[in-house]
Amino acid sequence: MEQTFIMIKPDGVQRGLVGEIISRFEKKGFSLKGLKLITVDRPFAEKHYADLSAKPFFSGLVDYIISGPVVAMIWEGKNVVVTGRKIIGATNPSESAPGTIRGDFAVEIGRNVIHGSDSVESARKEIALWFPDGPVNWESSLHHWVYE
Ligand SMILES: Nc1ncnc2c1ncn2[C@@H]1O[C@H](COP(=O)(O)OP(=O)(O)OP(=O)(O)O)[C@@H](O)[C@H]1O
Repeated sequence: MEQTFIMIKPDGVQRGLVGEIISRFEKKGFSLKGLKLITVDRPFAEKHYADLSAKPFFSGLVDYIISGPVVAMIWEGKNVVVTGRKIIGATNPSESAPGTIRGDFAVEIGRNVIHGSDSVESARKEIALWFPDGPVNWESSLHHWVYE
């Protein structure tokens, strides 16, 4: 089954949004396969955002990500990468629809609360980076009530 990497950024942790965000993914029917609260250092954050290293906001983005603990998660489910991005909402909160996490809880692009992998390939790379020991292997007993 498809997996994605979701990270609650330092502002999401500081603002007490961890439970709310986890709840939205759980209620949708996705399964939590990895979870840790972790503060990352600059080289690690630079590696995670390596694709954006040429962007003018890169160093500010890295400062933001290392400014406090983040909640790193693996979520699993059918189409979880694309659906996870829909649950999160557009990158710029001024364009994120109400009902999405960023639409409901964020105002500025540089404080947009949460990250989600943008493709199955990025998810694979990000899960390998953040969870070198891989996901936790379990299946929800609700599986048959979510999938036909
Ligand atoms: N113009 C900008 N100014 C400041 N920060 C930005 C800007 N554009 C993007 N960012 C930050 O960089 C992150 C990564 O940008 P990207 O274009 O990959 O968007 P995304 O894929 O929606 O976000 P994420 O990778 O965090 O899920 C954004 O979530 C945001 O925090």
